[in-house]
Amino acid sequence: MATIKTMNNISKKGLGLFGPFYQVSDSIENPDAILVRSAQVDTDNFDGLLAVARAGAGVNNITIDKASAKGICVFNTPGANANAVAELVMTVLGMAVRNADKAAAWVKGLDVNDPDLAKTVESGKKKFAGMELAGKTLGVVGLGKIGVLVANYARWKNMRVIAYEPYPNANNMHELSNKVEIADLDTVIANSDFLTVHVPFIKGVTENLLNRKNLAQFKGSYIMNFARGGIVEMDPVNEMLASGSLQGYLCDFPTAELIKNDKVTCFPHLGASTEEAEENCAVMAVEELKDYIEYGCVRNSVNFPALVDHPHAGIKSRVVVINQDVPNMISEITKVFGAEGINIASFSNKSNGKIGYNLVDVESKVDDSIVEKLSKLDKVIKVRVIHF
Ligand SMILES: NC(=O)c1ccc[n+]([C@@H]2O[C@H](COP(=O)([O-])OP(=O)(O)OC[C@H]3O[C@@H](n4cnc5c(N)ncnc54)[C@H](O)[C@@H]3O)[C@@H](O)[C@H]2O)c1
Ligand SMILES: O=C(O)[C@H](O)COP(=O)(O)O
Repeated sequence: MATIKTMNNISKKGLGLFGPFYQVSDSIENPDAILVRSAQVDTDNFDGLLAVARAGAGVNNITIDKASAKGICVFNTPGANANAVAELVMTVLGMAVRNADKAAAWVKGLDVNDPDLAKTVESGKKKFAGMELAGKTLGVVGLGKIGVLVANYARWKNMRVIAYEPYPNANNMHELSNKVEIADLDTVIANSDFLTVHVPFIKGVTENLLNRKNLAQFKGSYIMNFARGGIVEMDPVNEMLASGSLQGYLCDFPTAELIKNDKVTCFPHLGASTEEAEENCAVMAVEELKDYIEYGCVRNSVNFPALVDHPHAGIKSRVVVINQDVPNMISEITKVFGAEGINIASFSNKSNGKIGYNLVDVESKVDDSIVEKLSKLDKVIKVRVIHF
């Protein structure tokens, strides 16, 4: 029986994939794994934790470094909620440039008993005249799963799109419209009518990626942040809004100050909250956790190297060894098996510069004492045996 602690509401479609071998509850104290959305997870608070799956993209709510130090694998679900965010970004931008929310609110406030209602409506509409997206330039910062979709949707609306991406991923680039122009960050900022940011929040790295210095070059009308609050420095944005050089700030991360500002439209961290995205994320996260717990396979981890290698039919034990990524570990690990007279049927290893990950398959039931012997090796972080 494996235990899974849920720390947010997770779609039933995903939870339903855990079979009878799993106990799933939000009240388990020391679970084998955690399934979470945006709740804070300090992995040091859980003894014996094997893994954390983030049903979503951003993992800044999880203590990744602490997890790595203890051999805890952290997963996310790349792309599973990207369309939800991209559609919201384009919807919100479309509403902003047409003053659609303000205009609709004005109509709702009209006196329905006004005998000249139709006239009032017609004469009032000029207050809400807007502009079109077609022909304008959208700057996209970050061409990951969401940034690529936003860029493509903007192209379909006949916008010019310029984008910045320092670490282009081949799969993402293949999805990108070939009409999207790639440029450095300053060029993107300086040439955009609207700017949208889609990078992860990484303290000291993407923190204030849009800041006083580079935003000084922005001549456009709207900045959108549906990524994370800390990515955009707020003091210059507030000053630009106050001076009128910026028409609006559209974001998914409200603060007291933002809510009070009439030129800011805030949403309640709504980007991924569609039935489809919640299901996609939960299904992917549960599949990742099950494959890890049952077979030690790693896909979509943010701190472990990918290694998907299911055991063949004759395998009775799989020993999972997690070590710091230093030279000579494979030889040290295999020596322990040799000294115990255990024949290794298959050995898979992957490393990512920080973590070395090994799956050692044996055609007999190994004694759990191998765990103790392997754990004593210098630089080994965690060992477990999966019996079949
Ligand atoms: N509002 C919401 O509900 C919501 C939903 C999903 C994701 N998000 C946020 O959006 C972010 C992006 O999501 P995604 O699915 O596109 O992730 P992703 O990993 O597919 O894309 C992120 C992109 O940012 C790039 N990047 C990394 N460091 C960078 C840097 N220093 N400068 C510029 N680009 C950098 C990466 O190379 C990658 O291409 C998430 O990390 C999360 O914080 C918010
Ligand atoms: O990073 C993400 O995936 C989003 O911020 C979504 O967060 P949520 O799952 O709490 O809605």
